[in-house]
Amino acid sequence: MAPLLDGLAPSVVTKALSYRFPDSSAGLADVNLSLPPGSRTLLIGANGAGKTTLLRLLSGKRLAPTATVSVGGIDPFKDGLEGVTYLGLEWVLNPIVRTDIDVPTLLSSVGGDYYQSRRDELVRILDIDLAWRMHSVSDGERRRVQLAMGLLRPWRILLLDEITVDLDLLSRSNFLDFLKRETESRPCTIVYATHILDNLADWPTHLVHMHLGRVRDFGSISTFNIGGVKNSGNSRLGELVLTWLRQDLEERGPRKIPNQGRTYENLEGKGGYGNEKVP
Ligand SMILES: Nc1ncnc2c1ncn2[C@@H]1O[C@H](COP(=O)(O)OP(=O)(O)OP(=O)(O)O)[C@@H](O)[C@H]1O
Repeated sequence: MAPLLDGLAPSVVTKALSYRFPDSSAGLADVNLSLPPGSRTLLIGANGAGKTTLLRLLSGKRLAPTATVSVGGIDPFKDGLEGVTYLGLEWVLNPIVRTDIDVPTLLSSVGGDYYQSRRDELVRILDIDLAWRMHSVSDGERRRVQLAMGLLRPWRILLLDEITVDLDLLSRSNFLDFLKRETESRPCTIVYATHILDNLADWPTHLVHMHLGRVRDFGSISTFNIGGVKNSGNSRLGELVLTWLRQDLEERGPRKIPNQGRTYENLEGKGGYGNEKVP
């Protein structure tokens, strides 16, 4: 595995990237992108536009033609990449998160004892109850635990293929804020394919609009005249629902750590929720 350059966020570059599926049908055609280090890109497009195909090529899960894909200067398929986290449908369908298993064990299994402060931050941000057992949680609760698992290791590039559909508006908003902070506080880059644009206006640094395997529009967010687009009232509805959910959460109060008097509030940096030893 080739490590990404230390200390630098990876750029994502595709040059004349065209791709055919094994059955020879067209996947992508002449995709040219240059996403700068530390950027947060939204990948937009109708069903079948080619978003997943592009993300899989960027992650190295599919073989792109030589010299058409470069992540932090490295060909992800040829050289393999450390520090790439690709969260998509296959990952979501992993059956382990439907078994009768507790949350601390799951988080431990993906490095939670090593990355204690990230683990505790994710538990708090995603409002996870450590007393949950995974066979008896709701879909959204399960997704929140999965996200904590997937994001725990400090990735350098995150490729997200719409995996927030089950999250309520507030959890999603907190999750997106967390991702934004990540790109602002350490060297990392995010590409996020989504159909859900609620409360995303201030999130992306770049937009990519795909259609039928091609890039129709691409650029920094400032190059798109978003202020000039007619406001249908949808964002105001989103703001209203966010307010409701914040009030609901306040009414419920902070979650308590099982068998401890403490809550998750301000847990970070105070020894974590367990008694585990950090190597
Ligand atoms: N393995 C495959 N073989 C042949 N065609 C495929 C294969 N996988 C996807 N396609 C086709 O490629 C096109 C792009 O699919 P892709 O999954 O990249 O779209 P998408 O933009 O992610 O769509 P969605 O928003 O529905 O997730 C679709 O028309 C799809 O039918």
